[in-house]
Amino acid sequence: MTALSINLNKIALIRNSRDTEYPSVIHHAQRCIAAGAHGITVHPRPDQRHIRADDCYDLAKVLNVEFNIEGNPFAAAMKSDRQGVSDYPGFMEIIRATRPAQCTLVPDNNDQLTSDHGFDLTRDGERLAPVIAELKSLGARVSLFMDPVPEQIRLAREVGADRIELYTGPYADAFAGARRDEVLQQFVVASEVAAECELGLNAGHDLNLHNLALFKQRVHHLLEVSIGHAFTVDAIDLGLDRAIAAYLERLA
Ligand SMILES: CC(=O)[C@@H](O)[C@H](O)COP(=O)(O)O
Ligand SMILES: NCC(=O)COP(=O)(O)O
Repeated sequence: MTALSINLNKIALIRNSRDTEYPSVIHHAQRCIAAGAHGITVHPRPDQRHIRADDCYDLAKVLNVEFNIEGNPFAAAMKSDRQGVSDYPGFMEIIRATRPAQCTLVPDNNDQLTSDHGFDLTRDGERLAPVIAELKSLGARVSLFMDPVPEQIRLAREVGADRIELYTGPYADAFAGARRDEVLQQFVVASEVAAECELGLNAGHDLNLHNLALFKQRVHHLLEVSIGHAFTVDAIDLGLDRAIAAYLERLA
């Protein structure tokens, strides 16, 4: 079975567009779980443009499903620019306080619009290894956000990762074009390399109701997908329950 983890970043983005608590991240987490989601994912970025540290603390108190927190482990503390909003304490501080089931480490810098590449472990592997060890000592399963590059995936095992999350942006970009099968094959090969290295396999970024079924059909050993951006719009179009059901149907 491939688990569906719903990313709530965009619920928080809508909330932050006004000084209110509506929509509630907690309420939508509970609604997604009640509708059948297997997990909840959030990505607290240092500028807290959407998910804030306080959201992570609140979710950790109430979730009864897998909680996956994504972020750059080297992201330092940052002062909040909003009155009444706590400062961003640093990614590792959030993890120490919340102890999530899974941490997905992502090499984003603070001014990126969104996540758009995986780790270069030839450069970052040495300094990631002790971070991974600490996260595992906190009880977290550690996943590394990776491009579908075999030699990079082999290094993920060496630095102690439990899983990798394949960055599926390039697949989503190619999906409607002539290069779809060529790009998809890169992910098929990457999934086999991950299996050879005894790395669990997650995937995410720009997956949606159009491109998910083919990815699931062709990329084996897929343990989890995390989906937020497209899901949020689908929930508006279809209703939250029907949107969750539609994603689960494509993962069956
Ligand atoms: C790591 C990844 O691909 C996404 O989970 C990321 O959380 C998207 O971030 P935004 O929602 O800020 O675009
Ligand atoms: N790790 C991917 C994720 O959590 C959500 O990505 P997206 O569906 O918002 O692009």
